Amino acid sequence: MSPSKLDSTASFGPEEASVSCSRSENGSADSLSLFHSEKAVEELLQQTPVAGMDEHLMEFSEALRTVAKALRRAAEGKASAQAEAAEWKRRYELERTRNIQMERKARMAERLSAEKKGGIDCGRVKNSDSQSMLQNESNEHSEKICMKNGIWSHEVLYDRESDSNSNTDLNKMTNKASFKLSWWCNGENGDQHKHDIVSFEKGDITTAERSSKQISLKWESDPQTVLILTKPNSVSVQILCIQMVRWLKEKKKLNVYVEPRVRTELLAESSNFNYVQTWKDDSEITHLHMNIDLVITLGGDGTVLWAASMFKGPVPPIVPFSLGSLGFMTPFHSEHFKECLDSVLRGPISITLRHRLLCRVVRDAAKNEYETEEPFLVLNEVTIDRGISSYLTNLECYCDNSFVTCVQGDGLILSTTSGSTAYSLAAGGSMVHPQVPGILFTPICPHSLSFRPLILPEHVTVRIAVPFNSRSPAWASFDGKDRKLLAAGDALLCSMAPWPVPTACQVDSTNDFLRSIHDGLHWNLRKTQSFDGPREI
Ligand SMILES: NC(=O)c1ccc[n+]([C@@H]2O[C@H](COP(=O)([O-])OP(=O)(O)OC[C@H]3O[C@@H](n4cnc5c(N)ncnc54)[C@H](O)[C@@H]3O)[C@@H](O)[C@H]2O)c1
Ligand SMILES: Nc1ncnc2c1ncn2[C@@H]1O[C@H](COP(=O)(O)OP(=O)(O)OP(=O)(O)O)[C@@H](O)[C@H]1O
Repeated sequence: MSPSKLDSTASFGPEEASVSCSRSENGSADSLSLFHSEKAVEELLQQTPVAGMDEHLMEFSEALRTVAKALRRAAEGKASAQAEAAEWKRRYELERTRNIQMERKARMAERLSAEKKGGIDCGRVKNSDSQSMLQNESNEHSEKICMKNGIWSHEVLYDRESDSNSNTDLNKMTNKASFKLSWWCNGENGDQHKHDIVSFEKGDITTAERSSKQISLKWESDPQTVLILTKPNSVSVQILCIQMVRWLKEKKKLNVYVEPRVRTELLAESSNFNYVQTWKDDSEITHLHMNIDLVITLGGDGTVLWAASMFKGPVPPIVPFSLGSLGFMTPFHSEHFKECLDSVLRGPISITLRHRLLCRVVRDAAKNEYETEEPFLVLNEVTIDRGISSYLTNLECYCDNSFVTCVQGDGLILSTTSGSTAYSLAAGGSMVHPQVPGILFTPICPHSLSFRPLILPEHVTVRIAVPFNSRSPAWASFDGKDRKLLAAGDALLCSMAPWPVPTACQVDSTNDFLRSIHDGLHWNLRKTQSFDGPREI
């Protein structure tokens, strides 16, 4: 190779050449780009024949080595600074949440004692002031008891006082039914929430009760408001919806909410349906969880995903009726809807708390990791793929700042355990019981023989970054929707969300899960071997 050849970019892809150029232009090198610059220098050195080179070439090669070293140090420095900043940010957010909660408690206690002095009726009350009063009282009560008994529906996740000022019609609706969650003990409906208890007595470490037991939901006051969500463009769904709305209103005396589209369909059927309520604009959807006691879905798994996506915070219990082709998350049969709903409204019911993932896109242009766009909550998975590009995706994956691997293939799926039977399964991931907390890390068509899927613990934050030397951008999609372009330098952060999706079970979590993989996938279906034939003596 002649010295002049060394200056050319012939041994590099065009993108690498352009990346180095843009980096020197903006002068602000990211740790990943630095890493790749170093890699590029190393590659260049390796490709340069040493024999027969003149002195200048040797000097040049030495200079490149020095540059490579400097780049590596800069990359390491930046990575550790980022990790430190992330840790401080996490501590700050924890502290802030704690302060908000303390303030809220103090305010509630004050208000409650003032109201108690005035003598209040603790029954089910109609106006919004009294409603929050009732909720506050239950909150105080629940805070005392939830330590012992489990999760309570009255956990207030943000300041309702300020919220009620901005709220619209939805606040004037009826109250939300109160319920209690408890963990089954020895197959019985127990009254105690058993945490993992780690004991360190006398140097011996033991764990006692496991927390992941079947969860049971018991209403403490009758549910009054039901939201029905339906799969669009299905005649069978429309017919069932009409029957269900009538039955819920006439026989159960419940308030019924539907989406604006469905209300129009119902009114086209009969003007008698004008009691059915809806919302006027999407901003009202953010307050739905405060008023809806129960969500009913009529459709397939996609309708359950749709229902979950409507609740960006806490989600009311969902009763999913199966009107799709598979139905991994839809255990209820529409033919028996009256019996099913009777038993759900009466309670107690077994529920599956389905974990969700909180996903945030961080742009290269952002000043820090926390300057993000609107986050997405997914019940199944977030997929990062190559979109319409015919190039391999190149994705750098980190788990809590530890480098995991580089995905070179069609893409990567970060899935919940509920989503383990969906796209992740098709890409070779394991099927996991939905109550197992964890994040599935499943590559899509990796161009390597040894890339097996992983399951990561629930507490980690996964970061998927598109490196600067990637030949094409990547695309992120959330439960198969809302595609977002990830350009070179952009990243996706993914961690467990604090708001799970409670779905009612036909029998219990395990029975429903096993039934769904047997019925839906014909899992391990094989004719039993006949008794007659050769035997071991
Ligand atoms: N190759 C694949 O298997 C593939 C490809 C793209 C998307 N998907 C899945 O489709 C989901 C979106 O579903 P949709 O209904 O809006 O789109 P859709 O109407 O295209 O349905 C996709 C299929 O996935 C099934 N599905 C959805 N969630 C499931 C789950 N948790 N367990 C088992 N099966 C499940 C649905 O029942 C449906 O049959 C995505 O979240 C993704 O998991 C799968
Ligand atoms: N209320 C809704 N509004 C808008 N879109 C919806 C609604 N409910 C469901 N969808 C969308 O309709 C699509 C199909 O829904 P769903 O999966 O429930 O039915 P299906 O495809 O017939 O069932 P299966 O997936 O079991 O074959 C999904 O992509 C889902 O996001």
